[in-house]
Amino acid sequence: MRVQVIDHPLVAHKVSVLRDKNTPSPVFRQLTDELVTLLAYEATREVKTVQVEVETPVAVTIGTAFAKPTPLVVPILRAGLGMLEGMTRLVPTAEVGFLGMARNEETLDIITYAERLPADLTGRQVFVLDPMLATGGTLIESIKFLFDRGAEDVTCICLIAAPEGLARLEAAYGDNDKVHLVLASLDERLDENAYIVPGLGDAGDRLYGVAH
Ligand SMILES: O=P(O)(O)OC[C@H]1O[C@H](OP(=O)(O)OP(=O)(O)O)[C@H](O)[C@@H]1O
Ligand SMILES: O=c1cc[nH]c(=O)[nH]1
Ligand SMILES: [Mg+2]
Repeated sequence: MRVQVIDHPLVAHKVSVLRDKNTPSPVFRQLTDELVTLLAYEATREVKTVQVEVETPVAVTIGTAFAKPTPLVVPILRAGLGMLEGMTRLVPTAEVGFLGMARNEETLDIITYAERLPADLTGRQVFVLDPMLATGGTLIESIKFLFDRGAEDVTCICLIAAPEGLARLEAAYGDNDKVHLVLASLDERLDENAYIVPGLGDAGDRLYGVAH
């Protein structure tokens, strides 16, 4: 598994504003969108391409296009939905599949309540979007789901991760070179409720309002 924490002032600035508890939802959504585009630049470095002929007004040259099958982007509902548009703006030919997962805040078990994905992912490069990697339960479940369907490789774009979740992910996929994780920040720890410290609170609630 390859882990990249993007060390860039633009990313650091946007994450800082995102963390601020006084940042309202519309700004939070905008920053989430902008951060994805910055992280996606690195996350898509290994996307498969083919050479194509391009005719410029001056000459014929060789250009680059995404290979087929086209990449699949999978936002993990709810919070991952806030990252979708920023990603598809950069990879407009990507297809989109959905996984709805929620963490039971008492047991921390993961409930998969929605799934809308191609039945066969053989040969597909998959990009998973979820802003928070806390205990790692959600991401481990998602990656397993995608490999079970035949995904060729899985790149996860997360905004903030906890060391505890990263360690669980390493234990599950550490020697799998088909898993790639791109982060904006690796934070200090989890608190007693398994929230990331300092984190930004509940990403889904901050994007869309308190769920229950
Ligand atoms: O690493 P974990 O401990 O599994 O926690 C991370 C998950 O928690 C959040 O989702 P949540 O369950 O709050 O659902 P939501 O997006 O609907 O708010 C977050 O978006 C991740 O999916
Ligand atoms: O800090 C956390 C942990 C899990 N889910 C969130 O949205 N935030
Ligand atoms: Mg939530």
